[in-house]
Amino acid sequence: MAITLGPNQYGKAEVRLVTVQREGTVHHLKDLTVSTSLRGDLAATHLTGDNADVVATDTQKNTVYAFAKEAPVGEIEDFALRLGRHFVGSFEHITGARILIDEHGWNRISGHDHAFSQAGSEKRTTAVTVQGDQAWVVSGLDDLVVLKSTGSEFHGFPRDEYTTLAETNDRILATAVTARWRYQGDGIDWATSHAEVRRIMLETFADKHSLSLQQTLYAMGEAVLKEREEVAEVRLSLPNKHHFLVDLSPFGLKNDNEVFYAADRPYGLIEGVVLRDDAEDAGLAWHTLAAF
Ligand SMILES: O=c1[nH]c(=O)c2[nH]c(=O)[nH]c2[nH]1
Repeated sequence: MAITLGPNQYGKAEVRLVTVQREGTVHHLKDLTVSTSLRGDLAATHLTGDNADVVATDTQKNTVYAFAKEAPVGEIEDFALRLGRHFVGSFEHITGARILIDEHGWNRISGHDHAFSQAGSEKRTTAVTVQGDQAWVVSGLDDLVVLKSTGSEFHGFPRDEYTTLAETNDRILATAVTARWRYQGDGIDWATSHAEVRRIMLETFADKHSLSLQQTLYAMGEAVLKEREEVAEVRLSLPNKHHFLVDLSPFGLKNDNEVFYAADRPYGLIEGVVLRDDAEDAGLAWHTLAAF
């Protein structure tokens, strides 16, 4: 029997970075959580504890902070590319880097130059993979909570001895969108693209009459791919945030689709990928270490 070292990566997870950029008296805030992972020829430290090629995770964290000072952070995709290329370009044994950044939104308090309120639970995300001189960018958003109070049906599903769900042609449809989209091509305006993908998903959720959350998922991904040629592929994870009609009959009242119980669990979880057939190859874009 032979035992060998399999795929591995290491880095600093969840570096919390807040920057204040001053433009006269007007301040601009960035609130990021940055995770770095480095890959390469790292057998020595695993097998013998020889750390000659191990860029300390503490150094990785410091690099994040120093880079934030040396140049404006800018869009998270650009910041991640800068970091990834730095690590791969600076250390011979480091051949790959994966940089994950979540951006937490703050809204300016109206009329104030340097006061903000947190935007809520939604986050903008990116995952940049650098391998040699190649790079892949997968951006997205987490926890974009949406609800429509009509325009959603669910019926026609099989019924067996365990089926109790009533068919409905008018229900609440609510979800918290987790989306990841893979970019292709060059010269992408990250901020505009993110805003447009988000807008298209929201409009499609609102406009598309839904016969299932699965149909809505596909429609959202399809609309993004039709309008944004820089997007090669969209992955969506949509929890079905069930709103159950409350039985008001014990009180002699009829519930005309007005009074709901919002259950937090269990929830249906609808997930899927929408692709274009002429997309650039995904390369290492989605690559993760399965065991991590
Ligand atoms: O849109 C839905 N898809 C399902 O697969 C499903 N299953 C369920 O119980 N309710 C729903 N709603």
